[in-house]
Amino acid sequence: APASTAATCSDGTQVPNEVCCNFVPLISALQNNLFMEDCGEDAHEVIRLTFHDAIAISRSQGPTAGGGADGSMLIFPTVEPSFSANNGIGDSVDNLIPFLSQFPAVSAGDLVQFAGTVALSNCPGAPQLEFLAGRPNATAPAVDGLIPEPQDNVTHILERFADAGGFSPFEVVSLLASHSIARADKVDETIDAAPFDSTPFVFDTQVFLEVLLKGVGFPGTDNNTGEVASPLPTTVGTDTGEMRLQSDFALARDERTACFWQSFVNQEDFMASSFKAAMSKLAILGHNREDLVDCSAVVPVPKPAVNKPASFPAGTSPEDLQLTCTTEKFPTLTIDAGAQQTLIPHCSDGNMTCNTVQFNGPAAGV
Ligand code: HEM
Ligand SMILES: [Ca+2]
Ligand SMILES: [Ca+2]
Ligand SMILES: [Mn+2]
Repeated sequence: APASTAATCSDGTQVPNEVCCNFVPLISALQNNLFMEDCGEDAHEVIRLTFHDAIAISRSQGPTAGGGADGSMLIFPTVEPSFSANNGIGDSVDNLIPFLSQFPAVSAGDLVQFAGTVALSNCPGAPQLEFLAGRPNATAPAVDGLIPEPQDNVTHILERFADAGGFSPFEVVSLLASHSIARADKVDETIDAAPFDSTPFVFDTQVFLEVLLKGVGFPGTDNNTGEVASPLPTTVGTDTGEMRLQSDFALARDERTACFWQSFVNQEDFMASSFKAAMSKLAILGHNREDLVDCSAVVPVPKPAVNKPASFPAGTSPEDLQLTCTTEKFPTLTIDAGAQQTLIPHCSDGNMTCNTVQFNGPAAGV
């Protein structure tokens, strides 16, 4: 790493290296112009981008296949965003590109991963992620075929994560805590922002519980590629019902991953710390830790957890559980009041239309 020159940034943050201070004004720029301090659509999309930028690297195919967390999406915005597995990623690419010229000292790879840490800090219950700075800019886009897809089987998914960065099955499941703050726009093109759990604005363990429940229907059209029935499909207006990815369904039930999946239910601290550890690996794929500077001190402290225990959504019960992990006891949880599904709000403030941002850019419509 560069010679250590401890410094105090303009806002008083003490950092091990003065390069970390470049990220301090970036926080308010991102919060005021893009995220609006919300764990909403724009935050979610950037968190997905941290994954899609980083995972595009391959031990078996070698360095020409992709550079991992190198900002290749932003530097070649018409190449990778056009791959079908990246459908929808262009929104976050176009939203981050303006910050590259505003912050010329920040590389594209650093921008993607740092913006992800800021986005995540808006989600109650999320961990304060590690952030290491100093990723060189991408020199080429990644090849197609490196992004996991919801129709992939568990063997394929586990092999892809192992080939990208030596991730274990436990780490793969840990990373899927991200689907607690996630919604799909492209799996079913007829509906907008179909959430993967009933609390898409809170980083909690509901996704690990709800994916284990028996599916009863689809929020929009049936049986899209990579989609299976969900337990909470009811949609009214812009309040889109829950969508279930086939990959989440399969990972929750496969003998290699089911016990890891189940172990996160109602274990918020364990889930958050496991996610943080796996994200530390994901965020530096393609780089050596020793070549980077630890700027974790500038990562915003996340909004505090809601501290609501996991619970069965109204209309569901323990009888709906589809458990395949036989070595762990399932926790006893309460059932939310009501005979029928409660609608999942479209915006974090409960409104029908949300305060989101979309900058125009080269990745739109590729
Ligand atoms: C087995 C691996 C994975 C598969 C197959 C997968 C698949 C998907 C799909 C199909 C969507 C919906 C995209 C759309 O239609 O708009 C999605 C959304 C999302 N994914 Fe994943 N994903 C995986 C792992 C991850 C990981 C490791 C992360 C982050 C660390 C992540 C973060 C997200 C986020 C935040 C969204 C929501 C984006 C939004 O709300 O706009 N995913 N994922
Ligand atoms: Ca990349
Ligand atoms: Ca959630
Ligand atoms: Mn989205």
